[in-house]
Amino acid sequence: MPALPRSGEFALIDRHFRRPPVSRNATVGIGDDCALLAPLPNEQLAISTDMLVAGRHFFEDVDPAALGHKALAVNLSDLAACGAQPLGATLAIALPAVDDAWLEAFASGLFALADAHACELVGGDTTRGPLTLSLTVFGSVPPGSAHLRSGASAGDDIYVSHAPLQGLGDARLALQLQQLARGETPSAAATLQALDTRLRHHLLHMTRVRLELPQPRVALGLALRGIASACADLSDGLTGDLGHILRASGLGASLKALDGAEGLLHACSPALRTLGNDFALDMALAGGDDYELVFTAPPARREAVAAAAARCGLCASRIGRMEPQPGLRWIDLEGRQQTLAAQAFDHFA
Ligand SMILES: Nc1ncnc2c1ncn2[C@@H]1O[C@H](COP(=O)(O)OP(=O)(O)O)[C@@H](O)[C@H]1O
Ligand SMILES: Cc1ncc(C[n+]2csc(CCOP(=O)(O)OP(=O)(O)O)c2C)c(N)n1
Ligand SMILES: [Mg+2]
Repeated sequence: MPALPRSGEFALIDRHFRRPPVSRNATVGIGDDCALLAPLPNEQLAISTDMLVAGRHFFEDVDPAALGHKALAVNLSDLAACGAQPLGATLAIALPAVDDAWLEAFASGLFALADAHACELVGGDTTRGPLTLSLTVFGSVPPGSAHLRSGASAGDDIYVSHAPLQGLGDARLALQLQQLARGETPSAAATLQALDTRLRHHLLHMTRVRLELPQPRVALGLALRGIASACADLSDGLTGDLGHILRASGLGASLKALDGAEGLLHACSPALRTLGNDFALDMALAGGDDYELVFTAPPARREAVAAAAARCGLCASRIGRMEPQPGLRWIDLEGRQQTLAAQAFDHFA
């Protein structure tokens, strides 16, 4: 008997999103009413959802392979923050029209990152509408091992992750350079407009991978199990995301610009620092789209933190300390103390 023909929507799913199983995590994947995931024995499921909307989270004309990567990366970044091992993901996608070349590139970027983390695409939903991607990721973590935002203690060190020669604020710089080139007026427009066009191009070249191809710090999240006392990923910007840890832990913190081996300037890239240390620190504090981990650990665990980061080929820059007094204090490059207001990305501010 000939197979029933597949209509547009289901043929699209078959063409671009249905693949042979790549792991044993899912016993039923794409094609049924529900996927069936097999959680690891005696572990808890870690679940997180992040949505990306065209024009709000990404430029509509961005490279579709990079978009596929980023849509999954920002979700895996939440599993990384919790210290969970990825198991699988679902993808809900609204498309204005069917563009097979675009979908093929999008799926290639998404599956390359999914395969790198053995995170199987087990289902989703497809509809016509303004370009929107909503992914849910499922991970596994032993009971009691997940890093929560509420676990920090006064006296704990505060760290941010980053790759060597990359850092916080790079993604924000890349975003603002592109906004400027598109005729928008981002917050740093005046500084950026004063730069030579070739320097602007060079800086965008150096930083746009941080905006478009963030690397979720899954391995570091796992390596920090039993070491970090609290952790969050950096999506909205350091002051805002660290603020979640302060609130949840009922504490305050002091951050330092630079003090020997300590300070946020250690987490700024050489590219960003060519624009001046004060500018770099502003970009790093308000950030956005960094997808690094901000975490706390007791001072007795400094060597363990450094070893965990080194095993992952990353740096963990120590940027400050948790304190009993509420609020976020900032010790600037001249050693002056200031109070920092959260200047994080907020969809409804
Ligand atoms: N529409 C919603 N319904 C229920 N919970 C939500 C909704 N939006 C966000 N949350 C929850 O609120 C918390 C904060 O969300 P969010 O800032 O998006 O987290 P993150 O920065 O880790 O992605 C999370 O626990 C998230 O699951
Ligand atoms: C075209 C475009 N405009 C603006 C931004 C900046 N931006 C958009 S959303 C966002 C914060 C992160 O998104 P959110 O939905 O808050 O992620 P969550 O905190 O839920 O993980 C930032 C910095 C961008 N990446 N692209
Ligand atoms: Mg979210």
